[in-house]
Amino acid sequence: MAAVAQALETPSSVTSIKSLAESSALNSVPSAYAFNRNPNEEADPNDPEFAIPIIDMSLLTSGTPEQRSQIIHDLVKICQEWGFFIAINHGVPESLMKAMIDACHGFFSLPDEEKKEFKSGNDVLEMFKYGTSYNLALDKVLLWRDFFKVRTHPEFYSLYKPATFSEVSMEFGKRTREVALEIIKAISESLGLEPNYIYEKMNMDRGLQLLAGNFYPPCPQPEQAIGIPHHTDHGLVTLLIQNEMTGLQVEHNGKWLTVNGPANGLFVNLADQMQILTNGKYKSVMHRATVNNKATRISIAIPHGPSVDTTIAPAPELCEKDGKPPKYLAMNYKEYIQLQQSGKNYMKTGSAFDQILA
Ligand SMILES: O=C(O)CCC(=O)C(=O)O
Ligand SMILES: [Fe+2]
Repeated sequence: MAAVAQALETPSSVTSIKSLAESSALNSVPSAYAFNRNPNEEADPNDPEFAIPIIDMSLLTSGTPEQRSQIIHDLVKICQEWGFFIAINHGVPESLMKAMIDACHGFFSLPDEEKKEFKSGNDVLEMFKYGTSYNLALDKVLLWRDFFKVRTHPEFYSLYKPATFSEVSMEFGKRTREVALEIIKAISESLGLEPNYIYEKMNMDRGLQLLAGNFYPPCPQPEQAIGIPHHTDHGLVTLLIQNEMTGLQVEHNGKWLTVNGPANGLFVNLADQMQILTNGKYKSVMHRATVNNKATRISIAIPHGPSVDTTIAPAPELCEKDGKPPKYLAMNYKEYIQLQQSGKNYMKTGSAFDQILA
């Protein structure tokens, strides 16, 4: 009860939404968390217009040349119209995905006192960080989630609790990076560029990879709160897995669609640097995380980006081919991330694109 009362008075004193939600006195959403999420704008998942595209990764890696070309051909439309798909037969073992979710669960289950050891500043490029909401100092509405972020590439860092975390996240980071690089190669080809074009231009040998765990406890009034409001991700592509609970919504044709897909699929969304590099041809999809009143949802997002010192601009080859001038100004990736996370953009427009229009 004390925690709830305190949250109502001084939101910046909340230690975790997990503790707050577990408080038996909590049967409504404290006003600091009240968020209007427009339920009317949701898509009907049974409408064929909202059938989420699926990419069979095994046809890219071990299919016939015709099968591979067909997938690359399909990717053009998917990247233009959705900026989102579900990858199946991707080669990341189901047991590893489960072990990763369990390790995250183990971390979030630690007492708040212990998790606090992992707290740090608000720079996304820290080795790791842990917190609640997004940025307690800036947030006008608090988010119904706790999170951690760890940098897993080019140097590998790890949380040191629970004990299994390091080994599991190292293997998980490595295997998901292989999938992301395969996708990036296919996307290069889908643009009519050399297979290694994006890898080389984006200095992916030193590319940034993060492992971001989100914990969304049950919420007594899920329609009145939000896990993460609408935003786009800052990198090139993000992969995402979740436990048995849904909650991710992507924007498609002006509506919010709850992502529900084949078990063991990897959710894949294109992110801002891909939109910039393709001069707006491919879409960095707007998405958000909703909460529910039944059970805790855990999601793990694995964003992959250029190396942080890379300057990204629309690819001259594409601008020339499409006969269009560059829509975006060139910008260093690290500066872009800082601009996006400055709070000026994140909670208002959900992305930093409008800041770099040419
Ligand atoms: O929990 C989710 O499904 C979304 C997470 C997300 O968008 C993020 O961490 O950037
Ligand atoms: Fe995201």
